[in-house]
Amino acid sequence: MSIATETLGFQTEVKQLLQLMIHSLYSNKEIFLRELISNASDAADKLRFEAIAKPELYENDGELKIRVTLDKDARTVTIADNGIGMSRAEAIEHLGTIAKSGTRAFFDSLTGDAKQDTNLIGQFGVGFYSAFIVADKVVVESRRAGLPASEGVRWESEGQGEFSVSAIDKPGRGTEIVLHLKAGEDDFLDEWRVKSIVRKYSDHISIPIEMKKGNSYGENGEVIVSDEFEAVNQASALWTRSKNEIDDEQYKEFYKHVAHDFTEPLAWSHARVEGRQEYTELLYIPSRAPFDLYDRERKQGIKLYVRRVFIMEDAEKLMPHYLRFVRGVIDSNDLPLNVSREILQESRDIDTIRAGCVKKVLGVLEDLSANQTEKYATFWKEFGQVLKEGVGEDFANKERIAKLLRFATTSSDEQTVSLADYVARMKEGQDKIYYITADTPAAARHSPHLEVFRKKGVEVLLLTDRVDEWMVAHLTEFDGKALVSVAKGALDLGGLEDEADKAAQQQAEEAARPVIAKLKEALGDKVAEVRATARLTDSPACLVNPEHGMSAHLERLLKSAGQAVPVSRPTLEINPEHPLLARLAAENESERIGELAAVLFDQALLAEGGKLDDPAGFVKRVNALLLEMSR
Ligand SMILES: Nc1ncnc2c1ncn2[C@@H]1O[C@H](COP(=O)(O)OP(=O)(O)OP(=O)(O)O)[C@@H](O)[C@H]1O
Repeated sequence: MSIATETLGFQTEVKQLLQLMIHSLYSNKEIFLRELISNASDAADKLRFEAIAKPELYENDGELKIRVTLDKDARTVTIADNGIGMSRAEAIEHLGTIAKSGTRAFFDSLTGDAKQDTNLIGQFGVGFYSAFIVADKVVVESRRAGLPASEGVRWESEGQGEFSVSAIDKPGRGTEIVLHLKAGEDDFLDEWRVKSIVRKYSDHISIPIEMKKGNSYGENGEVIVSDEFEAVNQASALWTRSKNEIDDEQYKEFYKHVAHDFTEPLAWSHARVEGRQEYTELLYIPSRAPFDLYDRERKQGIKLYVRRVFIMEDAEKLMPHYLRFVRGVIDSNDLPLNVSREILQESRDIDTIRAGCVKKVLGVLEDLSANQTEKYATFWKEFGQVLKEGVGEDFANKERIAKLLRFATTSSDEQTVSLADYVARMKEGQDKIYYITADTPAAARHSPHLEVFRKKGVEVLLLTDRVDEWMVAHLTEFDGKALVSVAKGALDLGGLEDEADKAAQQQAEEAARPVIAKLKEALGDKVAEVRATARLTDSPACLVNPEHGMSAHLERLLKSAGQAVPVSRPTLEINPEHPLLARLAAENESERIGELAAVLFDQALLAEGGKLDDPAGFVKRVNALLLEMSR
């Protein structure tokens, strides 16, 4: 029983994509060939994979290939493959919708700026729909491997709002895509031109891409029209070739194919590894983060092959989460062909391969950071926050990752300072690496906690990325030096503290005793303690959390993520030298002391980015003080 022709509407996102693509990719029309050839090659990969368990799918036609034919009279370009093919239902689903996760986010990220959107589209992968850049009608005929010839499908569309599908007989398995060229696109009927495009973009495709042989001349000068086909590409998987046979352009082209990213990669690693496991890896560091870098659902990234047969695309088993931006291919010589996700999960062999590949990637990053500072800065801007996750995630490589980190500090606005740089610049007597965490660079930079460090000329790391709290929880030391928060615990200047500091501290404590008593009484259980500090030079007071407790910043992060946070009481540290404290010391009326104490506490909380319990009360008190001043 065959179903008659049905006409269906494209998913809204497809319509949007078609519109965008037709208008913004006009300068790079030829990429449609790359996209369609890439799909055909994927279809061959899928067939090879399914045929491991079901060899009958080859239907006695095991020579996988792609054919590109040009018909000048009909003005068509046809791309045909004998890969896995599509059933009717698959054609409807795959050629009418965009199934990718993050599609919405992608559309939201478009700017309307043609140049930038072209890049974004490249990143998203326009794939099949790119046919409509040059064609005003596309006809797809396909049959899925294993289905009878009578269950072929014809899909047809003019790229507007809808497409139609009907049943056809299709003896040969696979997919044939016929592009009816738009007026003015006759360039793509030129044999020589198309061959050169195929070579330019698709040379690395591992199966032959065949085109008609050029005409030749007979003995009497007559034109001999050839019916034979010949491969126009090298037809060997790029990663299997030896390094010195591959130039940079070819590496970059292959990157577009595996990563679906039009931009140039920053760097790559290509190696044949021998040892407990034999495998080839070709791994790339992109130059730009994909829009779904933080999408936990994203599974793509690394393609696993076993002896040149594509097995699966998976990110998690082949690369740790903190290297999820890496793209490329791993081709194992030893894994069984029938390896499944479940087997991978348990496989020690895959662990070995993964560990080896992580080392390669870290090696590439180390090389960039040492020799190509500008590229490394790009890398850091795009992926630094993700790499920081590695400090807690990859114990074995923690040291190497720590060396790759870059920070903003009190002497550098940009995240360019390595921990090694920091250590090299440490003051005499300094034995710790100091940092502060805050919501924003400005909040960090102006925190009262930094005052004494500024006075002593000691550099402090400014940590303002969301992942930083998590990172410092795992990175407790570097090069034998403890990482210490300047906002937690009592001020610990270690070897930086001199006799004068100690004496000053003691004196301050003595002098501050009466005022501390007043504050304690006024603030009650809002604070765990009140104490004098040498931490402050300009500010009257600041809040500190217990040394082993959460930082106030982390508390806020957790609260904003909706998590229950144990109530912790901060310690109020005061600067007895400050006029406000002197004022408080001189005050004897308990109501006034209460008001002043409340203002002191609230402004300390505000200064470190905290939220007031009673903002209106604070404003009222400050206004009262201002009025008093102006009297
Ligand atoms: N030649 C083909 N043979 C079999 N299936 C195909 C072929 N071309 C496309 N498809 C199917 O249509 C789907 C959509 O193709 P499309 O190129 O739009 O996206 P994609 O290939 O999934 O993503 P990308 O373009 O980013 O690689 C493919 O995933 C595949 O299932």
